[in-house]
Amino acid sequence: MNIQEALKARERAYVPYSRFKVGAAILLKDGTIIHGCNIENGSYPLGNCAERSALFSLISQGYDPKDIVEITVIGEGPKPISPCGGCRQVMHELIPHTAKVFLANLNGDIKETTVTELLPYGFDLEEARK
Ligand SMILES: O=c1ccn([C@H]2C[C@H](O)[C@@H](CO)O2)c(=O)[nH]1
Ligand SMILES: [Zn+2]
Repeated sequence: MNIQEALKARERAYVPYSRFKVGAAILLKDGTIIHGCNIENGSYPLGNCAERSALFSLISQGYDPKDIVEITVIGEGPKPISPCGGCRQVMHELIPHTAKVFLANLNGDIKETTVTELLPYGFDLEEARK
């Protein structure tokens, strides 16, 4: 897992409304790390979570999401951060189901999971069209 990299991303969070900073770090097969932070907006629904920022950045930079080995997400709280439903769906589509997902808080609590565990029965357009 990449706690230090996720913490680095967390420091970049733009959260003037919630003041709740979240960071994500994605590790690729070749060792590349892609960072993501939550970015809020005065038009509240337009804010973006850290996980989605990282995934959208990865694709925007020309990397292949199939090369994702693991993702680490960190936020404050008494338990490891729990990704929102929207991010679970996006992670389900883009992150290989064999990849490791590490959820963490600032106290050193870490939960290891997978995208299918986070979103059982997630929507898959290709599957739906079969
Ligand atoms: O896994 C999570 C959970 C919450 N948030 C963000 C959304 C919002 O900006 C703030 C909570 O209000 O944290 C994330 O980025 N990732
Ligand atoms: Zn989210």
